[in-house]
Amino acid sequence: MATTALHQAIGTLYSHGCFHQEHGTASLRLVSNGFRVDIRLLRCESYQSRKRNLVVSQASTSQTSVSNPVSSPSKNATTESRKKSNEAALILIRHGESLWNEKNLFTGCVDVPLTQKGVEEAIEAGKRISYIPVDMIYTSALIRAQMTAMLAMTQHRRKKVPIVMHDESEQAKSWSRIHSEETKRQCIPVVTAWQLNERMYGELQGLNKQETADRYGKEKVHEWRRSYDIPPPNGESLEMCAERAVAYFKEHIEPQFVAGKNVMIAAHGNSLRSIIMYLDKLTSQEVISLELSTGIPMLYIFKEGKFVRRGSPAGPSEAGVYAYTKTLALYRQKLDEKYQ
Ligand SMILES: O=C(O)[C@@H](CO)OP(=O)(O)O
Repeated sequence: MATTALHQAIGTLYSHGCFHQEHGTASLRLVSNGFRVDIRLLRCESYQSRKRNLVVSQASTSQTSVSNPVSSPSKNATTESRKKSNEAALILIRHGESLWNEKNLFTGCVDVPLTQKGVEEAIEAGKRISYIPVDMIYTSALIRAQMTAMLAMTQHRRKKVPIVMHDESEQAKSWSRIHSEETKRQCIPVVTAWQLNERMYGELQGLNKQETADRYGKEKVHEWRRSYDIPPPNGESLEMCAERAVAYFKEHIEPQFVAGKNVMIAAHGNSLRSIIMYLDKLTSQEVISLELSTGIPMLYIFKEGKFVRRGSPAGPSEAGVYAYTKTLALYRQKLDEKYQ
């Protein structure tokens, strides 16, 4: 059975043209009879020599359960158009303003909620992406990212219900089971992952940014905040943050695009900077000047094994010509017809 699944997977990768890419990553996950089959083309030197990594491993229960409550999207028009175009959307949102952003404090992994302004930013972000399909949501384990994802989804035209997955124990999983297939189809699974958390800011957490600059010097603090490989005292550098955030993205999120799913990630300034660095192939010099505003959604399209940045949907009521592919325009039209 695993061999059949493996052959199907290879066939799908070939049909997506994934073995012919010079850059980028292609991966596919199939779950069959308790086996998880991961087929991955690595984005590295060996990629150019067409090195293929095949991993067949026993499925972990948490992996398989993530997709369990996902609606079978084959019933809606989006999937029909997706099948034709083989494209999927990726929305990245940095959380709205938090109470410590407002106070100008280093936050890192301290779990601080949104301010009223942050709540409004998240709702505004939701308006901007209200016509972009979302089948899966990933957030960090921190409340500011989770609030942002949930508030944004209150604005979505499709009106599916985001449901937080609880895979922390068999009991949590069983107690949160949904017993109606139709209801499951109207839900969007929300997966929370600590790997998407903000970089851990070490001994700077809770300190005022201006006072820290006054004490250690502006340049030193800028180096701690924006350099790629210099960590703040006892904290994570961007490079260290990327090791867990990008690894999580490659292992858990990328396979969703290959399966045709549209994904939203609500996370943080630095975990998203590291993911954008990977998606846009930025150098460690280029990433220094990458700044992300709170609550502004960014859109990528995954097509033929590559991520293409489409900018940010322009405004709450405008599609923004650059942001909409034909498939997205069709999705918007269907939503308008259905929910007018
Ligand atoms: O304090 C933090 O956790 C981050 C994000 O707010 O700050 P910085 O912009 O300095 O990386």
